[in-house]
Amino acid sequence: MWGPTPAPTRCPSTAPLVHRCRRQAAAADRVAPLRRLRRGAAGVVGEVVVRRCLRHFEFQGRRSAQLGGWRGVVEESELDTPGAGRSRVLCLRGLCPPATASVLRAALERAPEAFVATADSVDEGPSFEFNPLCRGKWQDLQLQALLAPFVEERLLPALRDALEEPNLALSEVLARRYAPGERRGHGVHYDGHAYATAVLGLSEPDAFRGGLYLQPEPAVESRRFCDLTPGDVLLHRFDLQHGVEVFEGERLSLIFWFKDSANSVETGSTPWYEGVPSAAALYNLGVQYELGLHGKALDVAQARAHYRRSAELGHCSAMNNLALLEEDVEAAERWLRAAARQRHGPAMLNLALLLLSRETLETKEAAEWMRSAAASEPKAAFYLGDMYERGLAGLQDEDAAEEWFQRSAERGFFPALTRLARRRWQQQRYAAAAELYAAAAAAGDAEALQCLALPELQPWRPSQAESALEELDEEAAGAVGFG
Ligand SMILES: O=C(O)CCC(=O)C(=O)O
Ligand SMILES: [Fe+2]
Repeated sequence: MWGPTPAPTRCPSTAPLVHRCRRQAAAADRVAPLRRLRRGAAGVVGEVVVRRCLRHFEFQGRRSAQLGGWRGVVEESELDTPGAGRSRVLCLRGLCPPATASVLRAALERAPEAFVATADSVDEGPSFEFNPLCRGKWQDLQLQALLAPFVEERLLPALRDALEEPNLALSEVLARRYAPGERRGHGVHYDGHAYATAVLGLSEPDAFRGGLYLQPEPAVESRRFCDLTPGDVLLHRFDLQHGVEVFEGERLSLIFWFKDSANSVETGSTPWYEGVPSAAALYNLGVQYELGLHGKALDVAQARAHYRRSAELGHCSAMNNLALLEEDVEAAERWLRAAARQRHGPAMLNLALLLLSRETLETKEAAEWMRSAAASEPKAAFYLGDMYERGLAGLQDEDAAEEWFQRSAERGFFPALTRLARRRWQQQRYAAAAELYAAAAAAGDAEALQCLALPELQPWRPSQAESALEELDEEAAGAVGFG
C-alpha cells in the first residue's frame, strides 16, 4: 500500500463483536483500563457550539398497512444510489409500543456500565455499545425478558412480511449510546454482514440533535436525518449507506441485524451477495476479503478484484478502498480523484494526504481537498487544524488551528482533544490541559493518559487517572515480566 502519514481512511462496513479482527481486539484492550475516567469527562470541550441546519429525510409515501399481524402506519421510499441501484427504506411508525420503548430506555440508562468501550467495527474508536444478542443467542437475561416478546411477536413477523423474506432470522442486537465525551457518531457505512437492519428509536426527539442519517450518494450534501420517535422502527437493507451524527444531547438506539436465514446466522455468512453483480454487493464482498470476515479467508487479490468491479460501476467507497490497496501511486491517485470529484469524504481526505505526502507544490490543492473533506470527516477537520498549526500550504493561523481542532473533537475525533490539551500545556494553562487530557484518555487515547503523568499536571490530575496510570504501569511491568 502507498503510505501517506498519518494513516489514510478506509471506508468501513460494520462487523459484529464476535467477528472482530485481531487489530481491533488489541485496540479494545488498550482502551479498557481508561473507561473509569469516561463519565466524569463529558462536556469538556463545549466551547464551540455547532449550529447547523439539518436536512430531514422525507418519505415518498405513507400508508396504513398490515404487516405480520401488526396494523399501523408505514412510510416508504426508494432511493437512487448512484453506482449501486435502487434501495428501499421503510419506517414502521410505533411498531414497538411506546411504553415498551420507555421501559427499554430506562433499563439501558440504569446500566451505563453495560456499554463497553471495545473497538468499534466501523471506526475502531471506543464503541459504547452493548450486545445483548450475539450470533442469534441472547447474552443478557434482562434484555431478553424485555425484548424477546417484541422481537418474536412483532418485529420479526412484520419485517418478514415487509421484505417478503419468510426465512429472515435475527443475528445481532446492539444498543448504542451517543453522549458528549463518549461517542458522537458513526461515519457513513453499510451494515455489510446484515441482510436487513432495523433501528428502534429510544430517545425523545428533543433529547438530541442529529441522529441516524441516510446517505444515498457519495456527497455529504445527500445526507438526510431520519426523525424517529420512541417506538418507530426504520428498516433498510445491506445496500444502503448510512451513519449517525449527534450534534447536541444524548441518544440511545437499539439496532437489530437480520440475516436471510437461520443457517446464515449459525455460520456467520452472507450468501445474499454471491452472484449479485451490484456495486454495493461487490464492495461489501471486497471488504470481507480485505479483512477476512464472514467466512471469507483474507485474500487481498480477491479484495482488489471485487473493489475494482464495484469501482468500475461507479462506486466511490470501492474506489477509495481500491486506491489504498494499489501499489502504483498514480493508479491510486486516479481512483481517489475519481471519487473525490463526486465529493466522497474519505477519498477527498485521502487525496489530500497523498498530495501532502509528496512535499511538492501541490499543498495548496491538498488544503482545498482537506477543507472539502472536513464537511463530513471529523478526521479531516483534525488534519486541517494540524496544517494551520504547522503552517503547511501557507495556512499558518493559530486561531484557525484551535477552531478546527475544536470542531473535530466535538464531532468525536478524540485525538483532537489530545492536540487541544497539548496546546493548553504549551500555553502553560495546566488545569485546562489536564482536563482535556483526561477527556481524551477517557475516550480511549492512551497517549493522552501517559501525558497526564507530566509533573506540571499533577495538581489537576483527576483522581481516577491515578489508578488508570497505575494500571498501565502494572501492565507494562507485566509485559516485561512475561517477555
Ligand atoms: O445507532 C444507530 O441508529 C445506527 C448505528 C449503525 O448504523 C450501526 O450500528 O451500524
Ligand atoms: Fe449501520
